Order: sequence, then structure tokens, then C-alpha cells
Amino acid sequence: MKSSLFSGFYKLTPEERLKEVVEFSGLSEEDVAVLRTPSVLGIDVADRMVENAISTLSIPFGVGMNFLINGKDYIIPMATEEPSVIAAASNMARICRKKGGFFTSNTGPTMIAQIQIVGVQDVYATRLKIFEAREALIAIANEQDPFLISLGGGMKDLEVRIIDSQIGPMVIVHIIVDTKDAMGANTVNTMAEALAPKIESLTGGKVYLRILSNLADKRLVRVRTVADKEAIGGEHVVDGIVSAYAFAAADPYRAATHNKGIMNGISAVVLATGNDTRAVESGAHAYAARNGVYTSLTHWEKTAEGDLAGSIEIPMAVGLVGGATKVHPTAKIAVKMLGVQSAVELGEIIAAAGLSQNLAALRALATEGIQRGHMSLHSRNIAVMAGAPPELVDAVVKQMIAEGKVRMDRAKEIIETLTNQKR
Ligand SMILES: CC(C)(COP(=O)([O-])OP(=O)([O-])OC[C@H]1O[C@@H](n2cnc3c(N)ncnc32)[C@H](O)[C@@H]1OP(=O)([O-])[O-])[C@@H](O)C(=O)NCCC(=O)NCCSC(=O)C[C@@](C)(O)CC(=O)[O-]
Ligand SMILES: NC(=O)C1=CN([C@@H]2O[C@H](COP(=O)(O)OP(=O)(O)OC[C@H]3O[C@@H](n4cnc5c(N)ncnc54)[C@H](OP(=O)(O)O)[C@@H]3O)[C@@H](O)[C@H]2O)C=CC1
Repeated sequence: MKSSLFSGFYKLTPEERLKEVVEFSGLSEEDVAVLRTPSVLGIDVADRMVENAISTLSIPFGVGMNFLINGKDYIIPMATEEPSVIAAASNMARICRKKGGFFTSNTGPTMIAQIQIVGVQDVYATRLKIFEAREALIAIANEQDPFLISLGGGMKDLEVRIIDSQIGPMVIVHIIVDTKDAMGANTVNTMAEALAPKIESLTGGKVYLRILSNLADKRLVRVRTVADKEAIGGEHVVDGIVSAYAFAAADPYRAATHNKGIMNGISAVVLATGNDTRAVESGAHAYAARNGVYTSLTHWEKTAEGDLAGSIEIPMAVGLVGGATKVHPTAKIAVKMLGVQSAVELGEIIAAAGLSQNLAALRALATEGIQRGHMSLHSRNIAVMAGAPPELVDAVVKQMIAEGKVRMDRAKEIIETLTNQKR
């Protein structure tokens, strides 16, 4: 067995790295040909984006149709490996148009970075000393990014918390930064690190962590919509969806799946636009648990007219500059397709995709169940996995759906029958 210990692997070219990986893992010539296939994201760009690059991974890039948001039409880029997600979001966006589509608001592009101070005895007095130095601290932070300041961004405020921990009380400073059109992780981390020496001299404590919080609860986007009761399938469907929501609101086991459905839409747009999926996902789930119990990120209620009102409020740390947004060629086009003017507008669109996605899943679950719509779209994957040659995929899919048996074993049987018939 070869060792994976390899000092200086990063100094090799991508091609040399690939050769090493092939030797280590025993990949075949066909595997290597797949890894070498040119993609829109060239290996040279990939090699500048991450470390030890040997290839790129393609994910389907589709578009969510029918979205009307604040009276404006959008075609939403979505990158996902999961069938039925894009169809589902598009379908509900179509239904929601009848009552005007989606309506949004936001709290602005405000990020938090945390500075951890330990070894302080008089934590309450220290807390106030930090507030007294507010202006000086803001000045130090804002010296770090003159360009952001010129745009009207920068550190605006601070909060000081005292938290109990298993190693005693800690003083935690939150710096509150307007990051404008950047997601802002690098921006706020630079500021937090620059503030550490001043905070240590001010408090006599020791600063350890200086890092943004992904619980970006000062960077919220809010989206609401109304689904017409007839368009959604009748008042009993409205009642079923409200009941499905009530289940998620009351039970973390259900809420985790309910929120996964929301993130089907959200992560797809975050990824398509070159943003950080992990940052948005951790923010979403932490926000869902902010009151101590994990719950639904959306609300679904019946209006006085019997229609269905849906809403979502979610942290949305996404940018139009920084990260991969201005580097990845497809992500740049995705942003261009949306024609957004600001990072918060992008965030609102992303949340609308999440709300629409959630509605589609709840509607399916509260009526016919998820399998018909999802599996009929997933059936193409099953046919390919079962070994259907391209010319037989459609026929295999058609027969599996007609029989209501979207399964690998059945797909294999159908392929065999069709292949024998052709002979
Ligand atoms: C799949 C549908 C939309 C079919 O729904 P349907 O009513 O059979 O669709 P239709 O054929 O009547 O078409 C209606 C519209 O859907 C869209 N549409 C329809 N088909 C396509 C397609 N092939 N490609 C693109 N778009 C499609 C399209 O907008 C179309 O309008 P049109 O263009 O005809 O005017 C529906 O069954 C559905 O929404 N199902 C839910 C699917 C879903 O939620 N998938 C996510 C994966 S499951 C999961 O991970 C999460 C979950 C479910 O566990 C979350 C939870 O538990 O809460
Ligand atoms: N926990 C997490 O989520 C973490 C995430 N990350 C990663 O950080 C990256 C995002 O960081 P981010 O700070 O956004 O990226 P960048 O540092 O790449 O970009 C932000 C910089 O862009 C410049 N800029 C140009 N135009 C604008 C504008 N209109 N508005 C705002 N800034 C502008 C600003 O500074 P200037 O031009 O002056 O340089 C700003 O500081 C992502 O890749 C993420 O994955 C990193 C650490 C932790």
C-alpha cells in the first residue's frame, strides 16, 4: 500500500499530481480521460482557486423559471445534482405569480466577527472599557479597508458579550461590519485580527479567536408569497400544507428534512453564483435553532381568504465580489443572468428560490407524496445507472414510470428486453 504522505505535492503541476494520484489509487485510463476532459472551468483557473487541484467536477447548471420578485421577472441559475429540484421551484414560482409573486426585504449586508478574550477577572468592568474605546476600535478596523470605506461600508458598531464556558467566563467582542457587496469573511477577519493587540492592551486579557460568525443574524433576507388556493389545488391542499408546516415547526426530526428541502433551492443558487454554500448552510441551520430548539425556517399560514401565505427569514451571507464569484467563469455568467445590482438583492432571490422549493415539497408531501414527481425525474439517473445506452434511456424511463416501478432491478430487466428486441 502506497503512503499518502507527500511533502510538496502542491509544487507539482496538475498533470504531475494526477499521475501520482493515478499510481496511488489505481485509476484506469478511462478514469484518467474523464478527469482530463476540459471543462468550462479550466484546470489553470481551478489550480489558482484551490490547492492540489488535479481536475474539476461538473454539476448540472439549470434555470429556475417563472420567478416574479418585487414585480420583476427573474430566471434563476441553479447548480444541483438532484433531479426535480429545479422543476419543483419553477412550478411553484408559476403558481405564486397569480397573487403577485414574491416580496422581499432585508437588514442590509451586515456581518459579525467575534474576538475572544480570556484571562480577564473583572469581566463586567472590562466589557464597559471596550465600549468606551468604541471610536478608537472602529478607526483601527476601518484603516484596514479604505476601498470598502469609500463605498460607505466598514465597521459600524460593536457589541460586547460575557459568556460562561467550561474554562470560566469569557469576554466576546462582536464587531459589526457593513461589507457592501462582499460576503465579507476575509474583510471582517482582517479587521478582527487588526483589533486584537489594541483589545489585549485595553483589557489585559489574552485574545485567542478572531473570526467571523456564520450565524449572520444581522444579514437577514425576508421573502413572502401567497399561493392562490385554487391554483395550489384547493383549500384542502392549503390545510395539508399548513399541517405539514406545523409538524416541522414542532419537531426537529421533521424540521431537519423540511429545511433540507428549503436548502435544495438555496444551495443551488448559492453554488451557481460562486458563493460559499457552507457559510450559507451553517447560517441557516444555526438561525433555525436560535431559540434553543431547531425548527422550521419558513412559516405557512392560511389567509382570511383561504389562500396560503408563506414566508422565510434567513441569514444570507452572499456576495457579488470576492470568493469565487468573480473568478469562476460560469458563476460570473450566472450573476449576469440575474442582472442584480447588489449582494442583498442576490440574497433575496436566493431566499425566494428556497421558499418556492419548500412549497413544492410540502405540496407534494401533503397530497400525492414525494415519489411520483421526484422519482419520475430521477428515473433518468436510474436508467443510466442500470446501464441503459443513450438510445434506450427514454424508452426505459417511459416504461418504468408507466409501471410505477422506478427501480434499478426493473430498469435492468427492461434494458435486457429492449436490447434483445433490437437484435
Ligand atoms: C416535479 C413536479 C414539479 C412535477 O409536478 P407536475 O404537477 O407533475 O408537473 P407538470 O408536468 O404539471 O408541470 C408543472 C410545471 O412544473 C415544472 N416542471 C414540470 N416538469 C418539469 C421538468 N421535467 N423540467 C422542468 N420543469 C418542469 C414546469 O414549470 C411546469 O410548468 P410548464 O412549464 O409545463 O408550464 C412536482 O411533482 C414537485 O414539485 N414535486 C416535488 C419535488 C421536490 O420537492 N423535489 C426535491 C427533492 S425531494 C427532497 O430532497 C426534499 C424533501 C421532499 O424531503 C423535503 C421535505 O421533506 O420537505
Ligand atoms: N467562516 C466562513 O464563512 C469563512 C469564509 N471564507 C471565505 O471568504 C470568502 C469571502 O470573503 P470576502 O471578504 O467577501 O472576499 P474577498 O476578500 O475576496 O473580497 C472582499 C473585498 O472586495 C473588495 N471589494 C470590491 N468591490 C466591493 C464592493 N462593491 N463591496 C464590498 N467589497 C468590495 C473589498 O476590498 P479591497 O478592494 O479594498 O481589497 C473587500 O474587502 C469566500 O471565499 C469564503 O468562502 C473565509 C474564511 C471563513
